[in-house]
Amino acid sequence: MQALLAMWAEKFTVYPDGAELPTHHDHCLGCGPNNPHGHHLRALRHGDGVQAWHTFDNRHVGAPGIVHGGAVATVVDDLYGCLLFLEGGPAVTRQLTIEYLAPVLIGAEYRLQADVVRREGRKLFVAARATEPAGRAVITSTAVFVKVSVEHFAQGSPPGVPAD
Ligand SMILES: CCCCCCCCCC(=O)SCCNC(=O)CCNC(=O)[C@H](O)C(C)(C)COP(=O)(O)OP(=O)(O)OC[C@H]1O[C@@H](n2cnc3c(N)ncnc32)[C@H](O)[C@@H]1OP(=O)(O)O
Repeated sequence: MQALLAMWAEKFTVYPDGAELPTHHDHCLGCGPNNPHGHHLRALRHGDGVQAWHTFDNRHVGAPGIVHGGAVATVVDDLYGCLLFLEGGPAVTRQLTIEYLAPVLIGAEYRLQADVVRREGRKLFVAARATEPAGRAVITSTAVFVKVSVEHFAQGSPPGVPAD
């Protein structure tokens, strides 16, 4: 776990516009390439924010043909987690809201965008949206993240339990 956290700290660095951002770790539900249940999200720096193109598959179905709302929230939450790489240090979700404006469809590609709206002490107020190729928004979101030290994540690895 300590090695993972040390490696993770190095990910909070400067990324040029358009650069692909790192994953949180290999088994992250949002972006980890080795999580068989995961979304395998890939995020890019886009100006001062992040963007991603994402297609949900049948592992994340809710109503037939429609993505489960919790799966949508997972991906949005993780996209905010990628935005943190531009903020220079970790934070965690304290509040997450999603407005489901239209069904998110299995097999359809969406553009996701997330940005920091404002900073206040340890708090980051962020916002995101997912849009169809034609530009219609299917979800909008806001969230409050609270900055924490890297040591915050050591709570997730009690003795004898693998971190990933
Ligand atoms: C790169 C790192 C990302 C890692 C992977 C990303 C994956 C995607 C993101 C996630 O899934 S994160 C995991 C889910 N979230 C958590 O597990 C967080 C669980 N909650 C906590 O651990 C604590 O509640 C937390 C560290 C967030 C805050 O506890 P603290 O005791 O440190 O702070 P406190 O409760 O005093 O609140 C801090 C500030 O936020 C404010 N606050 C709290 N809730 C708020 C709210 N809803 N709206 C606005 N402000 C709020 C609160 O008033 C206060 O303001 P002030 O500093 O000005 O006094």
